[in-house]
Amino acid sequence: MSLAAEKLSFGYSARVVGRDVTLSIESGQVLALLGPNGGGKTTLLKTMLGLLPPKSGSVSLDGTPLDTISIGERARSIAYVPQVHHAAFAFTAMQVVMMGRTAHGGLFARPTNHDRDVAAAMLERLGIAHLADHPTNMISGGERQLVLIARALAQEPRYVVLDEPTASLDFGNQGKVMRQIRLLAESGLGVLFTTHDPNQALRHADKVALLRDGHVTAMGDVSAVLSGETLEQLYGASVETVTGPDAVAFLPG
Ligand SMILES: Nc1ncnc2c1ncn2[C@@H]1O[C@H](COP(=O)(O)OP(=O)(O)OP(=O)(O)O)[C@@H](O)[C@H]1O
Repeated sequence: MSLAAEKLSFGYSARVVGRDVTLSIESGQVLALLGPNGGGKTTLLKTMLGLLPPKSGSVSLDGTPLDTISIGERARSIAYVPQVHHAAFAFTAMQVVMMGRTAHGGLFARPTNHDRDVAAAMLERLGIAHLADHPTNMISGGERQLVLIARALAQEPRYVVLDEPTASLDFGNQGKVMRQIRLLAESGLGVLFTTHDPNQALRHADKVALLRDGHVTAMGDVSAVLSGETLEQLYGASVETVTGPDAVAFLPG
């Protein structure tokens, strides 16, 4: 079971951003997508989610072309946590998480007790149950990020795509989110996340894809792909590799 891109070219109306990308998000696995600013990560994600049409090539969901699957079915199958989110309206955290349940009922259907229980459980799971009644335009950016992840989980999808999920989180919450990502894969979901921290990929992902200038330059098991040398090539900058008795870490040189 996978959400897969095959020879995908992607971009915007007047501009091709990436070409010939083949990769897949497999059920039960975490795939990390690493690459320099502007390399095309967000554009690739949006194309794999069906938010942007492919320039050429294809995206498939469990073997079926994505463009033949209804929007409702896509919404039940794939959850997306976007990179930056400004809360324009004063929805409470609970109301935002409940929006994740709309994929399971009609747009105007009344939420069921089960929907409320799932939403409450996801707030609890991310340690933000105390924010349930807070308007999301009056909480911190990091707290809002956790609310959006809870909304994605409330969707009960089979695949979760997260664009820089830890970008605005403190050190403790980064660990919490990365542990949740691991647990999602262990419960059978396929997960893709983008990050600027190769150590997160090393520690929490099974596979990693390196994207530079719209091309995948390497992809495979994290231990096989991630090295000081590949990261130096990827970012065009020096990288220091720190080796301990049980672990390796990369530092910007
Ligand atoms: N709406 C848009 N229309 C045209 N070009 C865009 C649009 N959004 C982004 N781009 C361009 O597409 C290229 C890829 O951008 P993208 O956001 O996919 O990169 P990224 O790898 O996610 O970057 P970052 O790590 O900085 O978030 C960039 O050159 C960017 O300027």
